[in-house]
Amino acid sequence: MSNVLIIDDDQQMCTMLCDLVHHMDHEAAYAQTLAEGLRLALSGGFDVVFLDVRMPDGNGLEAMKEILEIDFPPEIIVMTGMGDSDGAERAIRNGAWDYIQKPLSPKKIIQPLDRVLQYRDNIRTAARPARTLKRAGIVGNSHQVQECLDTVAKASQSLSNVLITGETGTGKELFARAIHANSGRSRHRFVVVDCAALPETLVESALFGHEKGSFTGADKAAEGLVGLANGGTLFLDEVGEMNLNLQKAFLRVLQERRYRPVGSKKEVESDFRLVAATNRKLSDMVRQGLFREDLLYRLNAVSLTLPPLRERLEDLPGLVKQLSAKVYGALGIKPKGVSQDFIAALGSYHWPGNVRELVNTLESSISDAYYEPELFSKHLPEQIRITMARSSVAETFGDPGEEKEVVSVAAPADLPSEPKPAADAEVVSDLPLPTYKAYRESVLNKAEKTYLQELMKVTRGSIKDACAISGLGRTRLYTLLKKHSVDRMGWGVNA
Ligand SMILES: Nc1ncnc2c1ncn2[C@@H]1O[C@H](COP(=O)(O)OP(=O)(O)OP(=O)(O)O)[C@@H](O)[C@H]1O
Repeated sequence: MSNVLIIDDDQQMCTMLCDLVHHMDHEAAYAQTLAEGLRLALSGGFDVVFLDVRMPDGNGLEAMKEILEIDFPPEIIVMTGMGDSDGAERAIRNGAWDYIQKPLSPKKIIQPLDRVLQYRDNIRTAARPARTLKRAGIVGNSHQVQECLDTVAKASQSLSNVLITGETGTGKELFARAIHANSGRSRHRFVVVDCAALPETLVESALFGHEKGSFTGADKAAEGLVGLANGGTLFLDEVGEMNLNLQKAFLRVLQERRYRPVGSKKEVESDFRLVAATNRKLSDMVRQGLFREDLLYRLNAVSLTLPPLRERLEDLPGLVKQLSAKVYGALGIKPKGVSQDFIAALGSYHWPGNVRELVNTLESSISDAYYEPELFSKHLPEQIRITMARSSVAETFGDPGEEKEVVSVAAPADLPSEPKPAADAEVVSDLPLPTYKAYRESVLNKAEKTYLQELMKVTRGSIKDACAISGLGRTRLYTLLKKHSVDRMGWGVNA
């Protein structure tokens, strides 16, 4: 996969070229001013730049020298006006790979792009030293995870905006952190903006900061999240929850990397790298008029789609091993064995809440097996066991002609797979009683989750009704739903 930058002031041209590049399975970003195009190109990581000659803020040919001076510069394909033979000659003299004459057609673009990318592939494999990627806590060796890690490696070497999509709990924030940790910005901040939890009345001040006295309660000036991300990475989580006004304001910040704090007369700059994440289908939201198409194009220069856990069950043993080690550490207890029965049961569940649900499941199973040396399927939370039982009954009595894919999942090699012959009484006396805090937390967690599931069932996922019944504020409710992987979409609500 390669990265292509389009510098052209014509919005339609940019989206047409981006679509074409995406269609060829490469990533594309665009800029509509020369200044922004230069900034992106100089940040590195692009293989090809399509450069228009006539830009509103200068002549494209004059920017070529600067672009070609960076380490491992991209190849430049100049787009000249009809019959501009001087422009074509200057382009080649200045070091362009090729030039194409407008008006453009897909054929005119695909051929030179294919050739230049083939050339780049050759020199990349010959010249680039392999880099070791910091996994930053990402567990999994399935080919799906490997492909995602390849994209992380690529994205961390460029400044392009990245859009991470995937179901809830698939690790979007974890992968965003990995991009930051592997980038040249890792010594600066990674700032998280949870767009679902931004309080509507204070959204501008939270993002852009404010001057002293700019509103009641602003007794001192404060920097916003965008300013805090200067030099680092800004992570827009749940970007699909941004309202249209905020989308408009944010688009401008993305284009100019400048913004005005509330109550201030001056604009300030912030040089941040943007990573956004969502579990919603933004292209559908664009069609429904709920998300700006131009913002989607900006966000989606590099796209990373995380696979649901049910599609990479071979990662389960590794995940169980690493995630449960954290639980044992937090509880201060000895690691337990993991039976084949436990792993096989995990493998037969569909994991709507993905890895977050697995983390919660392990915490709950370990608490349940507190005095026992090994985890079995009977230690799984009741809700999961009921779902598994229902689906196995449905399979038994379902369509006999329907073939079901059988997934077998092996237990981790270094975890004992057979129960140890130990008398229960001996085991009980060996293990310490949990601390009051740990015990209380595990009970409270279970109670909170049950309540939220009931709440979503009763209100059919309506946040408004759920707030009215529970007395919780929207922000708190969203935070709790996320914490317990309770998906409001599962209860009949419209997306
Ligand atoms: N591949 C993985 N390896 C290890 N832990 C993971 C992996 N994927 C997710 N996790 C863990 O699962 C939990 C949820 O991850 P994260 O918050 O990144 O998901 P998300 O996709 O951003 O969720 P949401 O859409 O609900 O915000 C975290 O505890 C994270 O550490």
